[in-house]
Amino acid sequence: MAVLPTTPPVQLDDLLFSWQPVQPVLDIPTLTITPGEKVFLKGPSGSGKTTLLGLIGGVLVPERGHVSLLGTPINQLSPAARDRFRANHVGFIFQMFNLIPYLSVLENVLLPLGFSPERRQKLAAAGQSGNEEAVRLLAQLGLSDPALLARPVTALSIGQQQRVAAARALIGRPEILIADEPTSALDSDTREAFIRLLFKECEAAGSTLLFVSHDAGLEHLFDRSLSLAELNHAAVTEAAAMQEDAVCHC
Ligand SMILES: Nc1ncnc2c1ncn2[C@@H]1O[C@H](COP(=O)(O)OP(=O)(O)OP(=O)(O)O)[C@@H](O)[C@H]1O
Repeated sequence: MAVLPTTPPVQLDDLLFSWQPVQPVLDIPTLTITPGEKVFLKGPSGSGKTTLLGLIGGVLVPERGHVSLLGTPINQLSPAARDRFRANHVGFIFQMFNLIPYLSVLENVLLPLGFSPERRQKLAAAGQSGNEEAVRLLAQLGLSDPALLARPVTALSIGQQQRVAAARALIGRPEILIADEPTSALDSDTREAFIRLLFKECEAAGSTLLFVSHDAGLEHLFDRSLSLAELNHAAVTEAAAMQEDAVCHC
């Protein structure tokens, strides 16, 4: 089991973000995620879950407020420094996996190491090569057939591709793992088994997990469940405005 640091992996303060002028999608006074936590984030379609993950991952920049990852205020970094920070410290599992179709399974899993000196150093410090760790992770996630490794990733089933995407996010033990509905294409038994494997690897690496899903049946597996509607004052304001309208028109 990894030794956990004390600095929050994710700290949001006074966060405001709009896609359109003066129509905030997110207005979040504060959110702290503690080291090693496994957090389930829920909210209706269109409520801003993916937008929030983009802000936490440093892909988007808020118009106001602070996004601090591992004590680093990432929205104050230059775009290039933000990209480097993300590559070193954040693993993403996307809903559509975003695997590179012309690369093999092994090449896809190894990809983040090419962008991240820190992930390479962590493996080197543990005496592991990238290849060894990729093979270990894939086996842990249920892809142990060596014949699969050289296969183009597009020759795999959806469930197998999802495991490749998880191994790619986990390689080099990033401190933060962000998963955006990675199980939506799977049946419920496979979903739960996949999440348990993901937890096991996160615990071994000391990674903090932020997992977005519509599937309320998965919520009980996590340390904490966050409702975006409760966190987000923009949504509350919208609901309140609708209520006010209803009162006015009676
Ligand atoms: N690139 C974009 N440009 C403009 N508006 C956007 C963009 N991406 C999202 N939005 C808008 O922001 C709001 C939140 O979208 P977002 O994708 O974050 O929601 P979500 O909760 O992740 O939805 P879902 O569960 O359906 O994936 C929606 O109203 C959406 O139309």
